[in-house]
Amino acid sequence: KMTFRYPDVKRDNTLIDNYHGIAVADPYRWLETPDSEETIDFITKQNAITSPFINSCQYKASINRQLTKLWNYPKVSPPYRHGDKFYQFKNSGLQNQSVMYVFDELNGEGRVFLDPNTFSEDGTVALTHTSFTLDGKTVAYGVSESGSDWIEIRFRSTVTGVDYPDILRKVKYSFLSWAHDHSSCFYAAYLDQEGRTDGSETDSSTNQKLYYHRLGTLQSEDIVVVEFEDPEIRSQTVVSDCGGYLVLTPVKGCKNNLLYVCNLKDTAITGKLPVTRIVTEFKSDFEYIANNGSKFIFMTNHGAPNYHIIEIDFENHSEENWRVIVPEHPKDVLDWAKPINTNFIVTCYIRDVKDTLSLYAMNDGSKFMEFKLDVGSISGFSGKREHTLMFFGFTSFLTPTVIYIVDFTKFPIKAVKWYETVLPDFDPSKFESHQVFYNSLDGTRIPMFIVNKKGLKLDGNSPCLLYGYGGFNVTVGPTFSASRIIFMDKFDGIFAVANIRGGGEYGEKWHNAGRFENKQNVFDDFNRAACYLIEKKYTSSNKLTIQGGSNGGLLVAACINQSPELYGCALCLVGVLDMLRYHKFTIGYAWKSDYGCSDDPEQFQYLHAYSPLHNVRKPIENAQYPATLLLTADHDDRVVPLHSYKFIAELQYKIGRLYDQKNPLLIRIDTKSGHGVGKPTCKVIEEQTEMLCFMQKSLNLTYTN
Ligand SMILES: O=C(NCC(=O)N1CCC[C@H]1C(=O)O)OCc1ccccc1
Repeated sequence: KMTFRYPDVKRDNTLIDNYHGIAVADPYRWLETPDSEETIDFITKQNAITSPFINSCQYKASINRQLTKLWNYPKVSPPYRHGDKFYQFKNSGLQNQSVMYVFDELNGEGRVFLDPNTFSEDGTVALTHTSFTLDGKTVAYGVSESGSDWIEIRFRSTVTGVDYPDILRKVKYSFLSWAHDHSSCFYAAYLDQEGRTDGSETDSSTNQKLYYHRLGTLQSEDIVVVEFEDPEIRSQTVVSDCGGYLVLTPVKGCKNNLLYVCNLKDTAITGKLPVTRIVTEFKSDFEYIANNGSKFIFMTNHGAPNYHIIEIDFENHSEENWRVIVPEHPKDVLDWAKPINTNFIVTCYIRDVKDTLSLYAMNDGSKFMEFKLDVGSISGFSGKREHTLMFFGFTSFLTPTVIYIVDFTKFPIKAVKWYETVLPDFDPSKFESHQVFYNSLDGTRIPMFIVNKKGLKLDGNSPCLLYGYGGFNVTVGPTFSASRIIFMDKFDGIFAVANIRGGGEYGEKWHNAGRFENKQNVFDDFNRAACYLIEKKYTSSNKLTIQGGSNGGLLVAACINQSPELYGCALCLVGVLDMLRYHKFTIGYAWKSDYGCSDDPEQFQYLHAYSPLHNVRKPIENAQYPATLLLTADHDDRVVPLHSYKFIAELQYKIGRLYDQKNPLLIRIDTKSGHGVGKPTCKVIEEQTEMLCFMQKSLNLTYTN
């Protein structure tokens, strides 16, 4: 295999930090300055060795053509009703951004309402949020550039299709909620943040404030209605369905929130809002579902790690008066719950990583029915409390989205197929998927989905792509992916998803088992998934690729540090890789709720023990690191690219020059691109193509077109 001449990268051995008496070097600290000459030079030199390697894949053009062809199928959202019209997001197949259509009748001819593809030539400006007034006459929409989390909010009349002059800037990590006067709204922003706010900056965004905006006025006239002493608290606000209350669920990290409420009925908004504090400690999650007057219904894990539905009467809100409506299920996890058809609650429960959809009576929590679904995930929902129609999307490994409609005016109540995605060149009957359970290091049973072409020979010779995430209460359910189909179809590959701890698959206990000092469980679970696939002869180490993004990038990087010889290839996307400094940039401080923080002596100990940047070590004799590709982008302000810059520099320095290291250690740095949200189709296809090429080249995979 080709050995690499990696770029000479400055290593500043004078930079030593002191963490609670322990000296820790940080030789690539200078890479934390995104727009310095030397960082820009670093980026250029790294891309200059990565591109030729990827382009040397002889099948690149064919892979790109096959992937583009398979990708080119119509993608649609469920229809959403606002006022007397329906709206639907559609992508004809290869459009860079989905287009928002409006329909006067549900099955009538739609027309373009808002086409984000007109916002830029290269498709890098995305529509990331929409929020309609109750009467449906105005929509607020959020626009993001180059994949940044920063959004600009604009307003469009659904009557004329023309924008209002209002623009709200410096909005991030926000939810826009309309008052029921259809002309004023609440949103959160960082108006005091200095310097660049285009997503290429790394500054920490703190002191988010809640503002009140009246349509037709300037943002400079907006009123600060709520702010917090603690700079790390974000607002998270919703106006109740009845319009009478503002429900605030302030959040500090990515877990647990407070619960405040403000009575809007007889409140003239001229300044800070008088809020009633219902929950004043960060101990549980609360999510608003509905209310009947002062009786509010929430989904919460308060006293229920698998979540349940409770009622709190705001007129009598002390905890002993809280009432359970839908009790916690002993095994299944309540993922979300919404009001529908006035007196029903529709729920999505996760049962062994498969979604189920049910209806409960709002008044007494009795279960009314469960919809019959295949193995898969609910991938979208549309319907409001006062509606008698609801829609939901369903998807699985071998099923691109199917949309179902439920009409509550017809009996018996059932889900009817309303739209089915048809792929011209894809025959799902050629493939199969199944779920296995394997033992992790400590004996915990871990679920894993395995998907492959039928007729697979279990001789250990199949290439395998193993995916994981493992954090933040996120459940990785079955979803459809064109690039994974290409991998299975054209490379005879096996695709596997390990539902490792830290996720939400089995509720709060599963999440807690992968947090703080338990984080090593996550890496062990993933390592054991790889061992299972090898022991059962699905694959072998030199045919095995592990892939993960963001927190999943941390997973991949920690695993190649801990067991480099177990994997043949590693794809680490937008990874969190410097665990001692992650909290200093953009929204990183919010992740302390999963990781802890190096400012704390005990938490420093376990963070330092697995932090990818700080644990790159020479493998055992004759062993080497897998072929490793880090991927990041210059406008990723969720996980700033400096993580990947520093880690690849450390890998190339410590490992890249070892005699036994024949596998490449590379990084792909994209421009006008971010963490993933809003990425244009052309960039997504290019990135997926290049990852498949990296795997093919690194593992010398057979490709049959
Ligand atoms: O930071 C997160 N979420 C956690 C997150 O994005 N993480 C957590 C670790 C790295 C990265 C990831 O895994 O995607 O969300 C911030 C946010 C965005 C939009 C609206 C409200 C709040």
